[in-house]
Amino acid sequence: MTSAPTAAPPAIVASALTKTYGPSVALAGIDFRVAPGESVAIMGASGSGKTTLLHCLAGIVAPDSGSVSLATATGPLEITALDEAGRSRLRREAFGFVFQQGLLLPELTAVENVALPLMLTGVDRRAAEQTAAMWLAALGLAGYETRRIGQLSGGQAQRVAIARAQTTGAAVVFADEPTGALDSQTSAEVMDALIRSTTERGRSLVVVTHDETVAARCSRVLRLADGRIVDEVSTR
Ligand SMILES: Nc1ncnc2c1ncn2[C@@H]1O[C@H](COP(=O)(O)OP(=O)(O)OP(=O)(O)O)[C@@H](O)[C@H]1O
Repeated sequence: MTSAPTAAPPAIVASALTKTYGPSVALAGIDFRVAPGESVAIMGASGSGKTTLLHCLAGIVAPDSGSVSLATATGPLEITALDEAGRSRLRREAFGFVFQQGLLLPELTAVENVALPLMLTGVDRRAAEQTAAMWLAALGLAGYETRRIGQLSGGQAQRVAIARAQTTGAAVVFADEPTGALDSQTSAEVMDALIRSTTERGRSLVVVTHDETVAARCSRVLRLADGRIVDEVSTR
């Protein structure tokens, strides 16, 4: 008798990542892993390689050498071995993204913005908007479904961006300065919403930030300098 397969926990493992841009060494050999349910902050001075690391982990940029693999229910999937079409599909289906300016579509309503990634994976509009409304409610935005993005505050718009990153059930959410445009009170609220909505479901969060108070809310903080990890602290 065969037992039912157990789903492998989603996690990313990166080994010996390097990336140069002409004379600039962005990544000089980085080993990184993120466990399910973990939130990791990546800090470091401007130019230390934070965004490049995030982009290599998420399959946006191909490293010059090294590997990145995503644990899936059917075993590890080597992201660095995929072609651009494969990486693009993985980004749509397995990853969620939150950027400093939410990159929401201003001509769409909140619920349409959040439903869009699901519709791109083939879910019909009605079902996608139902899921989107559920995520908006989970992020404290019930009643805001039909507002256009320009009719929301910065913090509300960022929560729409977080809802959008969650709808496809992303294994890993990547965030690059997600609170960079917000005041400190709103930043704390948005960060808590981002961490809670991601890690409560056993998903992983990787966030690039310059803000120590944002980083302190994560379960681990990495510091980069000149493309290397120079410090790593678990906060709990
Ligand atoms: N597309 C690119 N073309 C050329 N050089 C690049 C490119 N992207 C990054 N770099 C260089 O790689 C290095 C690391 O850049 P990266 O954006 O990863 O740093 P960062 O730590 O995220 O910086 P910041 O905090 O200023 O956003 C820098 O020297 C940068 O100039």
